[in-house]
Amino acid sequence: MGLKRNKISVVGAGFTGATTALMLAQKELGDVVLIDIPQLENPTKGKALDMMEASPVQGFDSQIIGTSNYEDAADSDVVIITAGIARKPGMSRDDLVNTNAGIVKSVCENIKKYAPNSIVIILSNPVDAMTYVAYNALGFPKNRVIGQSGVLDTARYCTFIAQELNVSVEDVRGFVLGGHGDDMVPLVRYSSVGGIPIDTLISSERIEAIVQRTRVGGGEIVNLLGNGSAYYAPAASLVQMTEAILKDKKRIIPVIALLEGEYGYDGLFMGVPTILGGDGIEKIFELELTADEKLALEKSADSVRNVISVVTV
Ligand SMILES: NC(=O)C1=CN([C@@H]2O[C@H](COP(=O)(O)OP(=O)(O)OC[C@H]3O[C@@H](n4cnc5c(N)ncnc54)[C@H](O)[C@@H]3O)[C@@H](O)[C@H]2O)C=CC1
Ligand SMILES: O=C([O-])CC(=O)C(=O)O
Repeated sequence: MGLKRNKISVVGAGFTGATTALMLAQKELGDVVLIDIPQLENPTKGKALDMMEASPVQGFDSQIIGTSNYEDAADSDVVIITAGIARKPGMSRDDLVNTNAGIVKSVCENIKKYAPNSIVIILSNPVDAMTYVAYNALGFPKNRVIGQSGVLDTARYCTFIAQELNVSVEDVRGFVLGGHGDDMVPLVRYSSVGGIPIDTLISSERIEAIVQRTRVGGGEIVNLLGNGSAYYAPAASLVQMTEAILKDKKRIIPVIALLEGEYGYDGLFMGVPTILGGDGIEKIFELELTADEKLALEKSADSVRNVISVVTV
């Protein structure tokens, strides 16, 4: 027996799911199973075949299949959930809650059956609440149920900082704490370029503008697209998380995790800095926060609690 390739299933073959599948294959992180509903089986197969036909040009050997049959996802190492509806201009992520809760729950029942040892990454919105729904439906240990928000929110924040200073994005470090909503908490105190704290380089007014733009970064794209939400940066974020897990990189990445006492919250799912590796969330870092940062986090936690409280599934 030779070595086995990793298997990654992506549920939801829409904008984020399809983009994620292609990016995963381009990085040869494993073979990819792209899953959507039976009514969309042919378009899903078509997307997968189209991607495969890019492989000779781009030189990747990952296999990509499209399906609506969860048996094809059997024994996946990582399952990524992008299934659900996306918001349109004028909507908040929270408006999607009960439609997507039903979808995420049914998807998780299949994952539990066919890929019981997988690590599951949730993207569907409102993602803090959907991670809670997935955790309950899966019954997996908390380290294997991970929501995506912090990589994307941090990526937006770092993009704006790099643009402000006209420096390489590679040298920008920072992260965003809290729920994936308009009151998320970009942590200015922990943000730097090439090790230099940003508040020594950028005025407080400009920093505030960057923080505010980050908070509504998803909405900015929704308004520009007109008929859906962001997918390139979200897909890239999912791929970074998947890579950290499959290569056991132990990267320090903000993700949505179940908090059990950390930051003073118990039973809440919210974005926090973690070590992401082969066991999923291997550690949560608990940082000292100033009174203002604590207040901002409390506001964000309240928003997450409110949306979780209306989940009916
Ligand atoms: N957490 C985050 O940072 C982000 C979250 N999102 C969320 O991700 C979700 C997907 O976004 P897009 O891909 O742009 O939407 P999309 O509409 O392009 O794709 C969603 C796909 O899910 C499929 N689907 C629906 N029910 C399903 C089921 N039961 N099983 C399998 N597939 C099912 C649909 O047929 C569709 O193909 C949305 O809820 C969006 O709000 C998107 C970007 C970032
Ligand atoms: O804004 C949305 O609805 C999609 C999303 O979560 C994001 O792009 O941050």
